[in-house]
Amino acid sequence: MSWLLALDQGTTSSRAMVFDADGCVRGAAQKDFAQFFPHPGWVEHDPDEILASQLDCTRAALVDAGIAAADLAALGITNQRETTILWERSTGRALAPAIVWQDRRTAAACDRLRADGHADLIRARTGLELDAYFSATKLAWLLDNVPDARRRAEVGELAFGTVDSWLVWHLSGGALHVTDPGNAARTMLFNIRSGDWDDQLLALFGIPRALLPRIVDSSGPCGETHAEVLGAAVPIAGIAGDQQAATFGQACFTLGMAKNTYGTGCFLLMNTGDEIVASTNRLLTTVGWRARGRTRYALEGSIFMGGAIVQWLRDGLGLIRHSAEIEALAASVPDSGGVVLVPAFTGLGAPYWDAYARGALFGLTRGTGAAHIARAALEAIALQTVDLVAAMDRDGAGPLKELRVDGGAAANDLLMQLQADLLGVPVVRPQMLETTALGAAYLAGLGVGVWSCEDEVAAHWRAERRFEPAMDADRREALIARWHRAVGRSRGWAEA
Ligand SMILES: Nc1ncnc2c1ncn2[C@@H]1O[C@H](COP(=O)(O)OP(=O)(O)O)[C@@H](O)[C@H]1O
Ligand SMILES: O=P(O)(O)OC[C@H](O)CO
Repeated sequence: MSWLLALDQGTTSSRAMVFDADGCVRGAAQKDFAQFFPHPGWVEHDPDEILASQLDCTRAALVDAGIAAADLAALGITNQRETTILWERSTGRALAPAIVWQDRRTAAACDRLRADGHADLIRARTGLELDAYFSATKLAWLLDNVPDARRRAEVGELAFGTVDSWLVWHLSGGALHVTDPGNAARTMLFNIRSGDWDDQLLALFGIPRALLPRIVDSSGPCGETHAEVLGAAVPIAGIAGDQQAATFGQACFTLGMAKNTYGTGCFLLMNTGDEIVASTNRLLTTVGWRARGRTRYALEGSIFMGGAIVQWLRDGLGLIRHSAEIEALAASVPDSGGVVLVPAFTGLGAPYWDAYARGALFGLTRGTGAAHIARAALEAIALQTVDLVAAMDRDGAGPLKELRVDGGAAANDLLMQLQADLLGVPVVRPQMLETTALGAAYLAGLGVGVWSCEDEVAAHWRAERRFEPAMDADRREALIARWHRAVGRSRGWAEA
């Protein structure tokens, strides 16, 4: 029997899953970890806690599967992307908290770069919008604010990595400092055309090359774990950012196939094959994965607040006790009663890229109740996704035939029906919702020959439920127009 282990290091929890050669889960474990919000707009994680929680649940998943590390054919790593960690090579010690992808502390630095006319060069080389979301300005901030960091970086004493690099470094006992092109493509330091770090961008952001990891294929062995970490040396054969891994796990292998993951944020990726599609509608052009030296690209729409809106209703407002309760509450009313929630809590991502937009509730009346707000929250998740698909259409990447969905909030039937209704496109939910971990396992398994080709893993994919659009076009258009009016009014709110 061939066993594969996936390490899935997400924004709010670390998970690990053991898969068999049929792509079925044979063991799993999960551990939440702390979120730190030290200032408005800042979001941090403790790199040691990321590592410890990931190692704890990795060991627990092996126990759950009843196997030992020595039984594994390989492991794959998938991770929250962009989150930036700086550590000391000699000790492996992180020098500062991880700056999380949601953190907006470098919004003003991005404004300065934009005012100096660098946005077009950055978009042309990286496929990204100049925004605090990506790693480059976060890393520059660390070099400017951690004592002595810049000098030490220049003489090669320090290492930078996104979470994949941090985990591989520690899994390998400090032997490997690597990342894959998909993760590298989210740093804003990687040239998606040359497939390498870009010297002009490194100079622009003031990043010494000595800090950077080596870029390896997303699929294929790049080294192995140190025997003491998991109890045996295990080939590390898959590395991918979580959204890229979910695209792979959803078997979106052919041109035009797309998935949307409804986790903390929502991330819609469409496979554009071998082609780099430059968006003119403020989507991101990104690397999907690289296998045997061949790169697949994707168009991505990134939304910062997806399931996190539901968390806010639960933890911030106390309207529900568990995330799943939002469905019954929202279903208790036929519509939102005119309420629109714009979830710009950390600014707006694609296609608006407005770091200064802030959350807003419009249309409140004396008749507004918790259920209307709950329904408006679900509509907001779906309407943000509508904006992404519309931008993809305008980029000529569509039309979307169906949308494959996954992530925690994709379990919500009402949300999925609203999504199909508001898109006017069928939404298809697979039986296996843990597509991120599955994608990491697929990349690793293909890398060591457990599977021979993408078609073989695509054959595992099974639909659980298909949501057909049922809303009439007039109503859909009216809801979308109302949403756009509300978004317009939330923009620029926090402008300094
Ligand atoms: N039934 C549900 N309806 C709506 N949102 C949900 C539901 N269940 C979970 N969520 C939301 O999904 C998110 C968790 O999804 P998950 O894929 O685990 O996220 P991540 O990988 O970003 O940590 C949380 O924000 C949670 O509020
Ligand atoms: O941890 P998730 O699933 O919310 O994903 C985070 C993304 O990778 C951020 O770009």
